[in-house]
Amino acid sequence: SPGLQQVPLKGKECVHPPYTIHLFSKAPLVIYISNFLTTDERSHLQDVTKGTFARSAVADESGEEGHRQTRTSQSTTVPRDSIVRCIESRALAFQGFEIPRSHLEPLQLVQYSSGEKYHLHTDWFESPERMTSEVGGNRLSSFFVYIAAGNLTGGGTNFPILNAPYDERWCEFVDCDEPWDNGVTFKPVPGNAVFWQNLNEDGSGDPATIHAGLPVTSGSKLGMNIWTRQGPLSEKFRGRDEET
Ligand SMILES: O=C(O)CCC(=O)C(=O)O
Ligand SMILES: [Fe+2]
Repeated sequence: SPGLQQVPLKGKECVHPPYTIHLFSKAPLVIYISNFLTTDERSHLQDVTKGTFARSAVADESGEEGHRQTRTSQSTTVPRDSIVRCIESRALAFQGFEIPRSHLEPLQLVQYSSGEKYHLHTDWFESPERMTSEVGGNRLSSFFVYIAAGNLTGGGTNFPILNAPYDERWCEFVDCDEPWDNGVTFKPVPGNAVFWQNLNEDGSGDPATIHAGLPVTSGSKLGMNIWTRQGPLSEKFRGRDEET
C-alpha cells in the first residue's frame, strides 16, 4: 500500500504468527507471550546452530567472563539470516517499533541437559565494564523464548520476587504446584516466551527482575535470549547488518 516501506527479504516473506499476550506484572513489566515463534522457526534455529554449543559463560562483579557452577548450560550465538531477522523484527515491533535493530544483541540459544541450571541472576549489569557504549550500555529488556523441551521435567524460569498469580487460568503457563513463597515459575512451553523490562525509567536496574533457570530434572530444554540494549552495539559485538 502507498507509504508503506516493505523491506525486501530475498524471496523469504517475514510473516509474524498471531501470538497472544498475557500481562503478568505492570511493575516490573512482565508479559507472557504464547506462540511467539512458529514450529518452523524453532526447527530452523536448531538446524542452524547444530554442533556449535559451548559451555555458557557468566560475568562476575568485575565484568570478567568465565565458567561457573552457577550457569551449567551450553550456549551459542545464532547466525543472522532472513528467518532470524524476521524474529528480530518481531521482538522490536513488540517493544513499540522505536528501537533500532542495532540495539539487539545477537540472539543466544541456551541448551540445558538433566541437572543443568542457571542460578538466580539479573540480566542487567552493575559493572561499568559490562555496559560500555561499545555494547550499547545496559540491557533494557529480555525475552526468554522456549525453543524445545525433550521429555522435560523441571527447568522452569523462576522469578522469586514476583507474586504468583491467583487466577487458575495462569496454570497453563505457570507452575501452580510451586509453594507460594517461591514467587512465580513460568513453564517452558515451546514457542512461548516471557518478556520483561530490566531497567527503570531512570536507567537503573530493577532488582525485582531477578530470576533463575531452575534445574532440569530430566530430559532437555532449549531456550533463546533476545536482549535489547539501551543503545546501539558496535559492529564488533553485533556483526554486520546488510539491511536495517
Ligand atoms: O533458562 C531459563 O529459564 C532462563 C535463562 C536465563 O535467565 C538467561 O539465560 O539469562
Ligand atoms: Fe536471565
